[in-house]
Amino acid sequence: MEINIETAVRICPVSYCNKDLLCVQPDVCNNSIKLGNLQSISVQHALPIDCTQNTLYITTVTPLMNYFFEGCDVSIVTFGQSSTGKSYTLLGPTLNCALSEKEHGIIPRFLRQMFANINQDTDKCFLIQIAWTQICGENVYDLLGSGSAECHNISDAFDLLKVGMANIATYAHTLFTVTLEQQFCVDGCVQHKVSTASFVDLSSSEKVAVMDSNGLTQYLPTDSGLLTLYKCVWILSELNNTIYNQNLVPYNQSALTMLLKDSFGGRAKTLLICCISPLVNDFMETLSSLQFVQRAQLIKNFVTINSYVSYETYENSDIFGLQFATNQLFKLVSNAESLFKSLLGTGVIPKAQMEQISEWLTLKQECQDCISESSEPHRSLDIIEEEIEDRSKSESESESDVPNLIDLMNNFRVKTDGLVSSINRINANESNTKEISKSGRYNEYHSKGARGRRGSIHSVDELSPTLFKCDNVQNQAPITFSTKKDRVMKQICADIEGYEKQIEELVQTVEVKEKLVQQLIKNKQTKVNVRRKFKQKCLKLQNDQNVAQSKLKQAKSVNNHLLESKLDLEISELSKKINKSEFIRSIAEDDSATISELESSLNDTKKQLEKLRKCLHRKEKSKLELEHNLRESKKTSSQDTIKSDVVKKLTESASVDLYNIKHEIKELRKTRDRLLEQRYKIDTKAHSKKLLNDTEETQLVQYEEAIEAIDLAIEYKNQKICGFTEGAKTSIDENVCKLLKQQLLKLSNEEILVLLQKYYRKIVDLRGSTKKLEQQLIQAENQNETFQNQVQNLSLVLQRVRSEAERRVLSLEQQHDHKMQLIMHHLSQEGGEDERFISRVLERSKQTALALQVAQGRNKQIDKGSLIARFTRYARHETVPQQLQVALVPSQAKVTRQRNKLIIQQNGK
Ligand SMILES: Nc1ncnc2c1ncn2[C@@H]1O[C@H](COP(=O)(O)OP(=O)(O)OP(=O)(O)O)[C@@H](O)[C@H]1O
Repeated sequence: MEINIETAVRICPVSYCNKDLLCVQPDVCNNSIKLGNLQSISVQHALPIDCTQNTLYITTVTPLMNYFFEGCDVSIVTFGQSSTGKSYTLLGPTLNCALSEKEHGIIPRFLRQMFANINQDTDKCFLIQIAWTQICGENVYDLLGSGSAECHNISDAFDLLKVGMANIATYAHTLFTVTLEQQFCVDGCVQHKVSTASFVDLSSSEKVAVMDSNGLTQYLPTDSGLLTLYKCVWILSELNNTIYNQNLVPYNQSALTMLLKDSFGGRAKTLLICCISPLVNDFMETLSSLQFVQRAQLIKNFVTINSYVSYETYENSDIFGLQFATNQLFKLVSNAESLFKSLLGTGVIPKAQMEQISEWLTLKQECQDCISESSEPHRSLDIIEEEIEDRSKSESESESDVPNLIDLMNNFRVKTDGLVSSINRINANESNTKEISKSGRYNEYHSKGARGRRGSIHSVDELSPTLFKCDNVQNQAPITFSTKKDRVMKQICADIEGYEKQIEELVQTVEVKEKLVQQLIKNKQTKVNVRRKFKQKCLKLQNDQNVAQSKLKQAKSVNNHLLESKLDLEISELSKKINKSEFIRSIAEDDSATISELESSLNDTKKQLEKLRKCLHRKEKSKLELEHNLRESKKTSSQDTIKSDVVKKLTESASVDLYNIKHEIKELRKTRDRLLEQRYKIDTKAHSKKLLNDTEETQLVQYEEAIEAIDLAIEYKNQKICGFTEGAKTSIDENVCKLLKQQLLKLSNEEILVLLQKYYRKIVDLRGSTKKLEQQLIQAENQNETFQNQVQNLSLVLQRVRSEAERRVLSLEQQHDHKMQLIMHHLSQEGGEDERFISRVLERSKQTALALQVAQGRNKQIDKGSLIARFTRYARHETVPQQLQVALVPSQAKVTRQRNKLIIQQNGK
C-alpha cells in the first residue's frame, strides 16, 4: 500500500501578541500555512496556534494506532528550529510536569492508548518491547541502559520513560521505539503480527546558506545526520517511481538516515510534525523547515503489514495457550497492583488490610524479581519448557515401548535392588560396630540424656536455663532445615552426575555420526563412477543380447540346431551378466538422501547435547547457590553459639551463693548416672535381641521416666541458681492441679503404686506403638529413596543402552560403507570387473543386503524408541552378515524380540 508521508505543522506559541512581529498564520480550514510573503504552503494538518497536546494527538496520531495494531510500522518524526516545541510535542514539558496528564506529549499518550487497547483485547497474546537511543553525530547510545526492555503495563513503560528522559543529551537526535508482538489463533493456526512505532525527535542544527542548481539559496544543516536526511528527502521527493532505486538514496552515509530508512521511503506509515516559530526574526529558519515539509510530503512509503502464520502442532498451541494465560495473569496482577497502590495512597484503609496489601505487593515484587532475574524475562518459563519437553519426550518414548521397557526395568530393578541391599548391609554392619563400642554409646547417653529427648542436662557451670531454652529451639530448627537442604543437595549432585554421563554418551555418538557423514561424502564420487561405468556396461550387454537373439531367430528359421543351442547358451550367459551388472549398479546407489538424513539426525543429537549442557549448567548453578546457603546457615548458627557464650559469661558473673544447690545437683547427677547405666544394659540387650519382653520393656520405661524426673529436678535447680523463678508452665489449670493434689494425698501408698503401674503400662503401650510407627516411617523413607535411586539408575542405563545401540548401528554402517568403498574403488578401475571378482561381490552383497536395508531405515531413532528395535535387529545373528559379525564388538548381552517383548539374556546364560 503506497502512502505519502503525512505532514503536520505546529506553531510554537509566543508570550506576546504583537501581530506585526508574526510571520506565519495557520489556515486550519484549508490546511495550509500562510507566510508573511503571502506564500501559502499546503500540509495535511495545519494545527491552530493554541493547539493543545490532546487536540494534536487526536487529530494526527490516533489514526496511526489502527495501523500499528494491524501490524504496520508507524513512525512519528518531529522536526524544526530550536526551542519550537519538538520535545514538548513528543514527550511533554519536563520530567516532573509529565506527571500532569494534560501536558503529556505524544509518546505517553500513545503508550496509554496502546495498553488500554491491549487490556480490552482478551483474545490475543501481546509482547511489548521498548527501546530508546540517542544519536550524536555518528554515535548511537542507549538511553535505557538495558537495550530493549519488556513492558507488561503502563507503569513499566512510564518508568522507562523517566529513565530515558533523565539521560537525554542536549544536542542529540532521539529514537524511541515500541515493538508490539501480537499472537492469536485463527483456524487452529497461530497468527503473528509484529509492528514497531518509532518516535523520532530530530534535534535542530546550525544552518549554512548554499546555492542550489537553480540558483536559489538553500539553508542546509551542519549536522552530518540531518544533512544526509535532507539529501535523502530531496532525492526521494524527486523520484516518481513507487519502487525506489535504493542505490540512489544515500541512506548509508549517516547513522541517522540508516535508522530512519523505513520512515522515509521505506515501509512505515510516517507522520512528520514540523514545529515552527511564528516570529519574523526566525522567518528564514521557518521557511527552510517548511520547504523540508513540502519535499517530505511528496515521498511515498510502501506500507506493509508484518504478519505471518505458524502452523504449530497441538502441543505448541497448548504452549501458546499457556503463554496467553500467563500474559493475562500478568495483566490482572498489574491491574491489581495499580489499584492497591492507589488504595494505599488514600490512607482510608484499616491497618490490617493495609498490611495485607503491602504483603501482597512485596510478594509480587519477589515474584517479578524471580522472573526477570538477570534481565532475562520468562527465563524460568524457558527452563520449565525445556524440562517438560525432555520429560514428555521420554514419556512418549516409553509409551511406545512399554512391554520392552517393563522387561528391561525388571532386569535392572533386580540389579539395583541387589546393590541397595548390599549397601544396607554395609550400613547395618557399621551401626553394629558402633553399638559394640560401649564407651562411645554410653557417653552418648550422658550427653543426650534419656533416649536423647532432653538436651538440658548440663552442669550449672556450663549453662543457664534461659540459654537452655534458646538452645533447644535454635539447635533443632536449623538441623531439620539443613537436613532438607542436604537432601536437595544430594539430589542435585545425582542429577549433575546423570547429566554428565548423558553428555559423555552423546559426545561419543556425535563423533561417530560425524565420521560416518564424512566417510559417506568422501565415497560419493567413487559410487557415481561405478554407476556410470556399469550403466554403460549394461547397455553394451543388452546390445549383444539383442544381436544374439536376432541370430537365434535366423538359426531357428534355417533349423541350425547346433548354432541354436550355442546362441541359447550365449543369451543366458549375457542375461546373467546383465543381472550382475544391474545389481552392482544398484548397490552403488546414490546416498545423498542417507547423508542428509544422517546430517539432520546429527543436528538433532547436537541440539539435545546443547540442551543437556544447559540443564547441567543450571544444576551446577543451583548447587553453588545451595552450597552458599549452607555456608551462610552454618555461619548464623556459629554466630548464635558465640551469642550464647556471651550471655553465659554474663550469667556466670552473677554473684549467687550456689554451693548447696550445686551439691544437690551433683547428687542427683550421680543417681541419674546409675540409672543410665541400668538403662544402657537393657538397651544393649534390646539391640542384640531386637525385641524385649514385657518386663524388660517396663523396666526400661521405669528407668527412662526416673531419669526424666531427675532431669527435671536438675533443670529446676539450675533455674533457681540462675534466678529464673518462674515455674514451668503447665497446660493444666491451677484449680485442676489443686484438686488432683488433694485426691492424690487421700490415696494410700498401695493405691498410688497401682496407679503408677497403670500409668507405666500406658506409657509402655504408647512407646511401643511410637516405636513401630518410627520404624515404619524409616522403612517408608528408605523405600522411597530406593525407588528414586532405581528410577534414576534406570533412566541412566536406558539412555546408555540407547546411545550404545545407536553408536553400534553407526559403526556397523561405517564398516559396511568402508567395505563397499573398497569394492567400488576396485570396480571403478579398468579391468576391475573380472568375473571372479564380480561373483565374490555378488556373494558378499547378498550377505550384506539385510544390513543395507537396516541402514536405509536410519534416523528412526528420532521417532521414539525404535532405536532399541534397530539394536535388536542388528544383534540378531541370522540377519547380520558373517563378515560384519567378525567386526562386531562382542555384545555383553543377547537381545531377542518376541512379538512385542524384548528379551535380554546375559552371554553364556
Ligand atoms: N505548544 C507549546 N505549548 C506550551 N509550551 C511550549 C509549547 N511548545 C514549546 N513549549 C515550551 O517551549 C520550550 C522549548 O520547547 P522544547 O524544548 O520542546 O523545544 P525543542 O524544539 O525540543 O528544542 P531543542 O531543539 O532545543 O531541543 C519548553 O519549555 C516547552 O515547554
